Amino acid sequence: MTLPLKDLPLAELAGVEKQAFRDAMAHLGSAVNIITTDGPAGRAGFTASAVCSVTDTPPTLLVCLNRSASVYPIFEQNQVLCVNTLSDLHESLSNLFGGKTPMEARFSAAQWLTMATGSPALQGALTSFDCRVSQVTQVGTHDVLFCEVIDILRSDDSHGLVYFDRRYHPLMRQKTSA
Ligand SMILES: NC(=O)C1=CN([C@@H]2O[C@H](COP(=O)(O)OP(=O)(O)OC[C@H]3O[C@@H](n4cnc5c(N)ncnc54)[C@H](O)[C@@H]3O)[C@@H](O)[C@H]2O)C=CC1
Ligand SMILES: Cc1cc2nc3c(=O)[nH]c(=O)nc-3n(C[C@H](O)[C@H](O)[C@H](O)COP(=O)(O)O)c2cc1C
Repeated sequence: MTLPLKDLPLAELAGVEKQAFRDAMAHLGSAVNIITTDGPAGRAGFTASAVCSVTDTPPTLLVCLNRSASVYPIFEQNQVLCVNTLSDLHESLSNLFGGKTPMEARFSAAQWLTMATGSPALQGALTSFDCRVSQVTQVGTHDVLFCEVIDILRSDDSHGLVYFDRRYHPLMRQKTSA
């Protein structure tokens, strides 16, 4: 007898291997962001594709941060961050912030402004969302940071950058006809 899916014990449903999950996730194109912070614990930043809009009332994003990342204790203490969405010109910067590069080398490769929370905003980013962390939930290896947006900087001319199939792809704006 075959049981309907809803009646199967959880152990039999939890059959997806980590590598199969990652291979499937590589098929989801996503924006690329550098998440920065500054405060009592110091300055830090990392590359993140796990960023999502949650609600516009109050304006809230979520950011997923692996607790094993070197930057984790710094974000945990500062409780503020800036989500800098990258343009097509930022591929090498994304790699710097996504690797094992020392923090000073990451930041010295670009120009930064200071937002109201004290978090660095990347000059030339498509968008910078200045945020206070309003809530944190732990799921598996990651913390899900819910981030209330308190200020925004936008550049309406730059092209986008998409991470898809483990590579970066430029995303061109359509020219509006006159
Ligand atoms: N959410 C995350 O923590 C992500 C971490 N990464 C890390 O960046 C490096 C390069 O990544 P790829 O070249 O794309 O190769 P990959 O094969 O490690 O990852 C493929 C896809 O799986 C997902 N993924 C990877 N690691 C994950 C994790 N620990 N938790 C949840 N989802 C994860 C992402 O969507 C990623 O694009 C790897 O070390 C990877 O772990 C990359 C993307 C997202
Ligand atoms: C394209 C890309 C996307 C990434 N997305 C995330 C993410 O959403 N969350 C996360 O915790 N790490 C993500 N990472 C990995 C972090 O950027 C990396 O662990 C971080 O730079 C810390 O590295 P460190 O421990 O060497 O300092 C991503 C890496 C790349 C290259």
